[in-house]
Amino acid sequence: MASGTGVDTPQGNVKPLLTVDNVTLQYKTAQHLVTATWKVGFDVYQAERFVLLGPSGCGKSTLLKSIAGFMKPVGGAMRLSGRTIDRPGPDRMMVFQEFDQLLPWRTVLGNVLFPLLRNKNMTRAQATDHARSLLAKVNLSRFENVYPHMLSGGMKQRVAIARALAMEPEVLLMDEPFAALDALTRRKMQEELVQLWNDVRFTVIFVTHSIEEALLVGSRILVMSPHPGQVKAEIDVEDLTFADMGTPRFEQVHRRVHDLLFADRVEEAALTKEIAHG
Ligand SMILES: Nc1ncnc2c1ncn2[C@@H]1O[C@H](COP(=O)(O)OP(=O)(O)OP(=O)(O)O)[C@@H](O)[C@H]1O
Repeated sequence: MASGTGVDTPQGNVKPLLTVDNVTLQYKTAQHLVTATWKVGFDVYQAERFVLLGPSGCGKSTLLKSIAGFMKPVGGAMRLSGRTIDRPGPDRMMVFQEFDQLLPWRTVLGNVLFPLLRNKNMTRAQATDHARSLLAKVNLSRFENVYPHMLSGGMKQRVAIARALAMEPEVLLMDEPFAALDALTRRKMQEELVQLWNDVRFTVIFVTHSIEEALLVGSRILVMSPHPGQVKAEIDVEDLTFADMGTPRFEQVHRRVHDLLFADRVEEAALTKEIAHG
């Protein structure tokens, strides 16, 4: 849970990069007031792969939107490197689930170059070198002159990841980036993301409602309750890798997370049964 005060390590007290402190998020429409998250708190540290895991509608995307600066909390606050988040900025880059997040009239290279030329103080030559180095990291060098409509879904997501990382954000925000891919491509993309992380060591907040994906991609998981989203638990899964899939230990952690996620339903069902039987 968020403390913002840091953790003690052999290297000294390490401060969190991002602090989400008691954050309540609401949507106000003409007819309704929807509470998406309720007093959510957590800390994210440099180079973590932090996963927000929870059932549909528990407010994962809303939290990410708010970290990105698109939505202000009605209670609590968020701080990135000590600064209160109150607007979007290039220090937080987002990758979405949709394949149409690229500019269709620009090539792969053009898509990665575009935000660099607009936001970074780089010459075109410097920006091109930098963009190419990122495209190489996501294995797309051969496709730099291709337009998005000629790419597969997985390739489009790799361009979106390269474009976001090229901006060297303090934190990369990924909202179910692989959910629309077929199962094989999804697994490949999960592996590639972790490989890329091994190479670049960026900080990422990754939203998913797949337990398996959370265990494979994350180093730490925040398990959220159903609507309105609250924190249920934080689970350290740093030592689980793809090689552990199918092992008793992997299954054990999977079961633990599953039970945490579905505990409410079990309690609800027990209560309904109790009421039905008087
Ligand atoms: N623009 C909006 N206006 C009103 N209510 C909204 C809006 N967007 C989301 N909500 C509501 O806020 C709650 C949280 O939604 P959110 O999309 O953040 O959940 P989620 O956990 O990301 O779900 P999913 O896994 O299905 O994407 C839901 O009850 C949803 O109906």
